[in-house]
Amino acid sequence: MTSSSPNGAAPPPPAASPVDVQRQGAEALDRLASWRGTNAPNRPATHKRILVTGGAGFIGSHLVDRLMEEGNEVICVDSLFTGKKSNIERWRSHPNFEFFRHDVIEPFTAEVDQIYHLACPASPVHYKYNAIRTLKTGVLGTLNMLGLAKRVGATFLLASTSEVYGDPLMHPQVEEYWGNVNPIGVRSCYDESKRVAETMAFDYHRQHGVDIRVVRIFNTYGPRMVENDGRVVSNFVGQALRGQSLTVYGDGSQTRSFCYVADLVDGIMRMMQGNATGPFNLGNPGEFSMLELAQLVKDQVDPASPIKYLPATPDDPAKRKPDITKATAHLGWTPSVPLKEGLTAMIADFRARIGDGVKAPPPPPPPPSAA
Ligand SMILES: O=c1ccn([C@@H]2O[C@H](COP(=O)(O)OP(=O)(O)O[C@H]3OC[C@@H](O)[C@H](O)[C@H]3O)[C@@H](O)[C@H]2O)c(=O)[nH]1
Repeated sequence: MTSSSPNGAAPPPPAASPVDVQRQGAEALDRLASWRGTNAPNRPATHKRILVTGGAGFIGSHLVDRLMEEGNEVICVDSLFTGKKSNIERWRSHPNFEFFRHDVIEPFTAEVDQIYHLACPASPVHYKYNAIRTLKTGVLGTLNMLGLAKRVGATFLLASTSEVYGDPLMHPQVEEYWGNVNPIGVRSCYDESKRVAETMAFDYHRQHGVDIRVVRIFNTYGPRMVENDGRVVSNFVGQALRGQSLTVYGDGSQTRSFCYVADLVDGIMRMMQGNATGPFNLGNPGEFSMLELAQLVKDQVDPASPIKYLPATPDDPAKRKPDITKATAHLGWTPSVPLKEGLTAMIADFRARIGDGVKAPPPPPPPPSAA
């Protein structure tokens, strides 16, 4: 005989015991685990659903191009603080592509297989402009994306930076070097938040088994850099084309290693496809002083461009050069584009966008006199 409630309705099901709840949770997790890495029936097994944060930015948009060309489904998330819609314009109406104007400081959810987490202003001028926001992007943005990776079982790649080494006391920099960062300096909003981002990635890996990849990106240049983003290569090229003086901060003896964007994107994708967590340095080991770089730009644009010396910026690293032994050994990656050649491509792109020898527009004619 079945019992009924006082009003005749069917009785509520018996409350699940804590043991049942635990078992149901475990079963749900098992089901989730069995879905991970599998594809919807209508999607070719080789194609993936991929989230790219910062996908409308300089490096992000080149990565989106490669992922789309391979036939993947790409979700591009970008706040457009430094990214540009024009960088992803060619994919806007493609059925495999979706764009969301969204700041990763706020949570974002999507069922994806892979997350390339690139979102963050990268030019020192941009990241210092709103230091608190840079910190939130590096910390909260990465936390949100790691949470998503954990929930949906996605592989998570963090775009970290050579700036985690600060003003390095070891040269060239190997991944085991812990760095020399001023924790209270004007650059630390970027350096320290990327260091915390690495910490969080490894803690999510250790504690929750999230499949992570961490790359430390050294100075990168190429087409689509914002012409006035304040970074040295874009500044020099833009200045030379406009017939302005090339601004050298300090005495110009500080060094950097410049990697062409196509090489870098190739390294990032190899990292995702491989199975090493890293961190691995990705950069071109060729090392140049800023005066040498200025000369290379002058040689290709205008040998008569003058140089203007300006004060050095605080905490500016004196030298930087990646040791890429690990990336080469584990990913079979070495950059192939020499600086001179990469500059030629970048100069052509800047020329197409800003013209050549563009001078300040002439002042407007005086208003007609009332007389
Ligand atoms: O007009 C300029 C701009 C910059 N510089 C100098 O050129 C050097 C490189 O400066 P950039 O601003 O291009 O880049 P930084 O190396 O300081 O930082 C970069 O490091 C690696 C990446 O993660 C980031 O994109 C960025 O933070 C610095 O010594 C800077 O003082 C100039 O001499 N003139």
